[in-house]
Amino acid sequence: MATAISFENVVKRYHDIYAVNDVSCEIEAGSIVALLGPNGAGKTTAISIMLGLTKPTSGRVRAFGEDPMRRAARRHYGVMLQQVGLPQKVRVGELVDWFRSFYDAPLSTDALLDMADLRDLARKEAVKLSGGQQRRLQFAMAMAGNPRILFLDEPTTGMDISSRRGFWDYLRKFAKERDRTIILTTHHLDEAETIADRVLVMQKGRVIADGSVDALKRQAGNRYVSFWAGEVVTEDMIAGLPHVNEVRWSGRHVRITTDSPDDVLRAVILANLDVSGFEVSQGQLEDAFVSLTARDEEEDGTVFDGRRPR
Ligand SMILES: Nc1ncnc2c1ncn2[C@@H]1O[C@H](COP(=O)(O)OP(=O)(O)OP(=O)(O)O)[C@@H](O)[C@H]1O
Repeated sequence: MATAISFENVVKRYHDIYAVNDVSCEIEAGSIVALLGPNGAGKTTAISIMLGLTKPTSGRVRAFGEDPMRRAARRHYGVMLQQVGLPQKVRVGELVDWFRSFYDAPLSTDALLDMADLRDLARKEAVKLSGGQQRRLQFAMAMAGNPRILFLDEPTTGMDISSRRGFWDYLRKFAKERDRTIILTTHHLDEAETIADRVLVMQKGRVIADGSVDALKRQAGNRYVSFWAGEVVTEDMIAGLPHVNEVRWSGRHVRITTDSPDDVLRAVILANLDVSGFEVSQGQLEDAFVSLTARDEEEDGTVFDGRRPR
């Protein structure tokens, strides 16, 4: 598999702040990678370095083997950034055409309008679109040059649920059928969970976890046992079970966070508690994210899934 983006010991320092602190990783062509992390983690700086907009203090960055500060690398890029002003009085179709004119081999206007679900709005003034429709227009503009890598910064902000779903369905198909690479940031971890092949979690400029959604959930170590508790079951009875790290009650529904679901189940059965509807799960990516970033805060350690320890 070809490498789309590579970072070798990349550092970006602003005075005494390491926005990116010795990051090394490779992003395979054709993969969908979500870059996650709390505010100030270094995501925007890392993307800006990939785009060739920010020069690293030290280290080496390549996009398909070329320096992203050079135009040769950037011709592979499609970019959808968070805040983009649209010109007044220009219609949607005209704007898409204008973007197409920057490229030697652009996608057709119809294809671009279709993929952004904007065919019916082609004659509308771009500034009069709703927030979600403007995001879709930015997507069509980002796709104009038929890019090999698409950078998406919080792409679904302002989109309604059905637009979001359509957008992600389309992107997944696009990446897989055409072997395109997608690098995205989002604060909607459920979206990252649905779409990403790989998740990079950044904190304080470093990559603290790197792997598939499942691998990250496993690394986070949290497992959940949940069930419905009968009226006679008390909070103390549940809290007193072995291997219980945390208990959440929602009415009579109980969710236990544990590192050993088997031991919890065994103890519940042995204690003959009045419970029903057992479920054991690994939780959501969000749970793993919270636990990995909190753990890093405590230990200052780095967690990998074993594929690329650096
Ligand atoms: N131009 C700059 N000058 C000085 N410090 C900067 C600059 N850009 C970023 N930083 C600092 O670098 C760190 C990383 O910032 P960055 O914007 O990359 O984080 P982020 O993960 O994208 O955060 P958010 O989720 O809030 O957008 C922060 O401490 C930020 O204050």
